[in-house]
Amino acid sequence: MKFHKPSKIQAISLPMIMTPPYKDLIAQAHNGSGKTTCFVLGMLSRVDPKLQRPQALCICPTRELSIQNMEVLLKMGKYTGISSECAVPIESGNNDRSRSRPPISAQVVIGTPGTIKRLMSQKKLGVADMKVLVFDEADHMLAKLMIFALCYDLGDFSTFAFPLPFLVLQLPVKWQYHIDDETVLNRILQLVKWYYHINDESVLNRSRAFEELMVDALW
Ligand SMILES: Nc1ncnc2c1ncn2[C@@H]1O[C@H](COP(=O)(O)OP(=O)(O)OP(=O)(O)O)[C@@H](O)[C@H]1O
Repeated sequence: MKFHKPSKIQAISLPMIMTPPYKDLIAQAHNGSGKTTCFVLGMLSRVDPKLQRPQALCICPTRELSIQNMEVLLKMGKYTGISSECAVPIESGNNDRSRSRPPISAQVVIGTPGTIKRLMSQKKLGVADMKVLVFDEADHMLAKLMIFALCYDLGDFSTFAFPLPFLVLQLPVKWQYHIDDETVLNRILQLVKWYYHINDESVLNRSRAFEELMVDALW
């Protein structure tokens, strides 16, 4: 692929992704700076090729982004033998077909929250062997989670219910513990504030909804 040296974001984050003890990481950089390449390499490097089960999961806010990331994964993983599957809504709209499919054995799964939630509910996507979880464009997904949190405060569950709390709930216990970490929660909160240019603390503190929902969703 004619890469001669890592970009700045790659040079900083790849060693963190690939060297144990593994840590949670939030990476933010400009478009085209090499983030996708970075987390794709990270996922490929952490998969055990001998274990034919889902081990890395990348959740993207849209179908288009999932397909685009899958193309990068196929290109970078071409000679690795690592299997992958794109879990996005199918075009015919008959998504219930997934009930009759066999469980996913692909080692890397990239997809959208709703489809991943459905596959997990139907026990078609196991998370017991997951080693890496990537939220691509996490700010977009957190925005939806925040809307959910604010609606939760207003007592309106049905209109904006978003699968993210469900997904987080299903994760292996160690991840739940990580996200419950005060520092990580604060970082996420900072990211949302930065993204929405929120200077007024009361917007988020009005109900403590965001933080409470995160904690509620986890325990
Ligand atoms: N270290 C590198 N050296 C040369 N080219 C690179 C390097 N890393 C990534 N690229 C190339 O740069 C382009 C952008 O990379 P990538 O898609 O990973 O960036 P991104 O930050 O995820 O961008 P976007 O936010 O627009 O999706 C791709 O064509 C990729 O192949």
